[in-house]
Amino acid sequence: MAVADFTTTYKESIFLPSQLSSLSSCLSNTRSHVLKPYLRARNVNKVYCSVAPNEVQTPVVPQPTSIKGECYGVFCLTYDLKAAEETKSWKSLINIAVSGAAGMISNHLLFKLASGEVFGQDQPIALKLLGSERSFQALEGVAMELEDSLYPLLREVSIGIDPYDVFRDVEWAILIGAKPRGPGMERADLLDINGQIFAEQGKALNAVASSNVKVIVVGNPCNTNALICLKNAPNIPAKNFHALTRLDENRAKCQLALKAGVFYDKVSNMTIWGNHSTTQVPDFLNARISGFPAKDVIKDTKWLENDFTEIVQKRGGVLIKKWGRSSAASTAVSIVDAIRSLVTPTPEGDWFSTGVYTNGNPYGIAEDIVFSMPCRSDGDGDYELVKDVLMDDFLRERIKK
Ligand SMILES: NC(=O)C1=CN([C@@H]2O[C@H](COP(=O)(O)OP(=O)(O)OC[C@H]3O[C@@H](n4cnc5c(N)ncnc54)[C@H](OP(=O)(O)O)[C@@H]3O)[C@@H](O)[C@H]2O)C=CC1
Ligand SMILES: O=C([O-])CC(=O)C(=O)O
Repeated sequence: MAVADFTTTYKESIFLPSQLSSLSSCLSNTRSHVLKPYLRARNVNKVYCSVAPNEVQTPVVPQPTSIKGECYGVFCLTYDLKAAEETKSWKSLINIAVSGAAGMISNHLLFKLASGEVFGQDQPIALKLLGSERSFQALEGVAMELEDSLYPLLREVSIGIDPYDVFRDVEWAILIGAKPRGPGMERADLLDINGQIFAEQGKALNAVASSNVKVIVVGNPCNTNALICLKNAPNIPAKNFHALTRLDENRAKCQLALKAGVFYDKVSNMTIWGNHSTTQVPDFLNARISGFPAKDVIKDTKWLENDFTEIVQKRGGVLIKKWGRSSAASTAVSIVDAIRSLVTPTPEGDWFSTGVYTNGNPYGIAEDIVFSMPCRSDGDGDYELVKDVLMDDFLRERIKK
């Protein structure tokens, strides 16, 4: 293990040319504005870079060649993913950006991502956390908790405030950072404050993210924000942008299960049509309970048409009134569900809801908007719209409205 004193200059450090890339990365990171205060705060003035002792032979003045982006604490160590026996069967590392990383939803989500429950137990990940100047300290706190959790699959964590840095090469971008609504507000009231965030982040994704990046927009109003984001990212397929309506799907499943007196795993084929707002249409015509049409199991049509719809539409607002802030843990769970639905094959005959760009849809929904519809996936990150859904006048009218 070679030791680099971060208070010295490159010239005072002794390393081999073969080590230059890892060392220059380590050393440059020890100079970063992120790591230095962090190390100082802990009275650390030595940084350990993972290079084997037998590689250290002749004094060499290293040149800063390849430089790793900003990293955090233990995640600045270099490593060889194939070196340890358990990691040999792992897939290659993927980069995941999360904005609003110091917020409530992220505080649940990041630990789920790191644990492997989202992308799988053979998928190492790098987390790239986007915050702002006001949240930078909090981001450091989040990164410290991630360090202390010792997740084997979490190989890198970096934190930053510039989306052009944070989004570089990301394969997934989960855009949460946005002001939440308070009691008495509608989600649409947030558009003036939040819309601009998604225009900027769309531009940044367009410029630096992987060309096939998948984007999950969570910040409200998420349908409009997703549209703003994709319009600012013309080089990324519009199909890759999602507005999160999975929380609504989960809420709808829970309500149907409750009414039918079954556990919620019996409810399938649940579509949320439209926006993540009080105009959304939870579809009880196509929903199934234990494989049977929901309408055959729940005979109370009045409840289905009125109460059920309203409960799902207003669930977020009711929760804010009770808790004083918007749902966070269940939202994080629904983000996990939404991503898992894209990276694992959809069970035969079932589907999931996600807000996607309308471009040649079979349901007669206006084109060029982001609208939640029923989708299936082969598990490759992509999806297709489900074609064989039932429509009756009631559902058609509700969707139109
Ligand atoms: N689609 C869905 O199903 C759901 C969406 N949401 C939405 O997700 C978003 C995030 O919610 P949540 O994590 O609970 O919120 P938090 O307030 O806990 O965190 C939001 C983060 O967004 C950033 N932010 C950016 N601009 C602003 C601003 N003008 N005011 C305040 N914060 C800002 C802040 O980080 P920084 O300082 O780093 O910028 C903050 O840490 C909200 O818009 C909320 O409405 C919530 C639940 C469900
Ligand atoms: O209601 C809100 O503002 C937060 C949210 O989107 C939800 O809980 O569905």
